[in-house]
Amino acid sequence: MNVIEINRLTKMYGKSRGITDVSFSVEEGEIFGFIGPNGAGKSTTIRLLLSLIYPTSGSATIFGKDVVKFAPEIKKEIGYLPSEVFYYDNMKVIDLLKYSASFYKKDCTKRITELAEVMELDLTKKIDDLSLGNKKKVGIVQGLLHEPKLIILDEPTSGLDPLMQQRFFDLLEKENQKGATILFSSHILSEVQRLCDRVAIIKDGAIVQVEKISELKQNNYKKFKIETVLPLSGDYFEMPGVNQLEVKGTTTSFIFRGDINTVMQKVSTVEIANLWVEEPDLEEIFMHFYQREE
Ligand SMILES: Nc1ncnc2c1ncn2[C@@H]1O[C@H](COP(=O)(O)OP(=O)(O)OP(=O)(O)O)[C@@H](O)[C@H]1O
Repeated sequence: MNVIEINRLTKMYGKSRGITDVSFSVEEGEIFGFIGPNGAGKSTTIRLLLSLIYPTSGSATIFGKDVVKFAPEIKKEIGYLPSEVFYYDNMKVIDLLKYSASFYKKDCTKRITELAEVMELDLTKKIDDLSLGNKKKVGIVQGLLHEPKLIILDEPTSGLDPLMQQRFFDLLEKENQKGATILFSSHILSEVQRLCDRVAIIKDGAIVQVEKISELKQNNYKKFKIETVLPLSGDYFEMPGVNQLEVKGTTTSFIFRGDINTVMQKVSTVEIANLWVEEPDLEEIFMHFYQREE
């Protein structure tokens, strides 16, 4: 079953583009990554899902229900962490969290204490006195305190130190094991590689690719670095499947996707000093998606 289904969602901010024709779905129980550079349209998509803004065209459903028509009902089952958190600074952390919990028909007191302990958040402090990272933790606890079936996180780790990021990821994995579906946006690719089952890649407001992390990595991408005895012309390895071609003196490097024999045939016609063929990391594979249309 799909927990989220997005169907040709478009959002224009006046004349400027938010997102265009975005479609993808997130299955129940998945940890789904939403990846793209700044301004690509991640927050816009997420805000549309939460009905904080409304689409210009297209539609989306969560738990099979239209996100605009059933917004209040759906929101009770969602934990949302916005990319930027704003609070009434004068409140104490515990008061804010109790206030948030009052919107749900369950006692969240124990859960708040547990989450605060894991995230090392001092509940007695005034929000005003918290650092940016600690404010982020308040948002995390706020998003998870009602044990939502769907967790939507917009750039959740910005501001958290590496130890807290780790704690937070462990927390998300636990929630996922208990049955929560998770959608989270990021421009940090290594996060996605570790945590997610599938990813959607967004660029300039449009989805470039939706793929399983395991398939992305097994997609026969190879990273070539070739050192030749004599310098090659800049376009010697320009051929279908070659990306990010770089020639520096006698060293040529590129990412290749396709039948490796075609590269090897070209390699065999020049005198080689050294050759490396490696698995590219996800960052390098994503660069390919980012650059494809340029
Ligand atoms: N309220 C707004 N008014 C006008 N344009 C907007 C508004 N919000 C977003 N945009 C534009 O929509 C596009 C997508 O922005 P969005 O914030 O969704 O991207 P993002 O992928 O979340 O990036 P970031 O990681 O920087 O938040 C950008 O070009 C942005 O300038």
